[in-house]
Amino acid sequence: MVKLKSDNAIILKNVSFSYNRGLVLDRVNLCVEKGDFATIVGPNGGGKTTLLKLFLGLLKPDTGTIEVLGTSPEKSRLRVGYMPQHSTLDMHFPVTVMDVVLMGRLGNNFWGRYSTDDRARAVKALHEVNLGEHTRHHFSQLSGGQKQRVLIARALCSDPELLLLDEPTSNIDEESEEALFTILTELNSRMTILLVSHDIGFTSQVVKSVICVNRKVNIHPTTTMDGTLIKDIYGGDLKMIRHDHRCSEGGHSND
Ligand SMILES: Nc1ncnc2c1ncn2[C@@H]1O[C@H](COP(=O)(O)OP(=O)(O)OP(=O)(O)O)[C@@H](O)[C@H]1O
Repeated sequence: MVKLKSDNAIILKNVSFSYNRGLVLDRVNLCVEKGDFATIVGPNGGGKTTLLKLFLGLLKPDTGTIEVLGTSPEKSRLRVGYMPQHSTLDMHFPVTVMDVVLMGRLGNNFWGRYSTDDRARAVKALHEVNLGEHTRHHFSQLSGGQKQRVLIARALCSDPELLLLDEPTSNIDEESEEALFTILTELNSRMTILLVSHDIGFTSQVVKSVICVNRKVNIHPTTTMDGTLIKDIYGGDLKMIRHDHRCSEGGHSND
């Protein structure tokens, strides 16, 4: 019998994780469909970054299984683009935009030297984030929004099927955020995107699903506006998203 290819980018089955003391993620089951554009939301310390690191294979679950792009997180790593929350890059270090983006090719680069193909991919990635004119500029001279886009280009450089972004909208103004989401919406036509965000407001505009993380994990389609979900996650009233009837069937509990 022919084995059908999975339509899921990520599958977690009964995954629990703790650093040392106390569970951070508790028996998580999650399916993210290929082609989804999902935001990961939840309170501080709820486990969002931990979840991304599990997808990347940087952390291993205590129990349960994780499948990313049909295989283990370790095997899929080169097919996943990642922009970490706090870049380890010293923002004042004298590197050019091109140098930063080329770092995204390091995993593909056995000999430690960049090839013509690496450079062509870096230029293409910079064009995709509308920074094609800035290849020779110093990274430290760019605006906050431009720096975020360079870091996204670095994640795009390996031509990923799955793009994971940890708070790409932190420290950027509203205009830069809008530009960023226009770019991400375009990229979503060819890759699955998961993005950690504290800004719930934009999610109903461009995002297809919301993954709520607070020790437990629930995924919801975004449709119209309602406060219940946000109260559930944050315990307070913020800007809202509403989930459709699929959610009320499944419920949204943290028990
Ligand atoms: N390396 C680590 N060692 C020990 N505990 C950690 C480590 N990293 C995170 N934690 C703890 O695990 C919990 C979840 O952290 P995580 O960074 O995943 O949360 P988060 O939802 O991304 O938070 P934030 O919104 O503040 O970025 C927190 O209580 C945090 O203190």
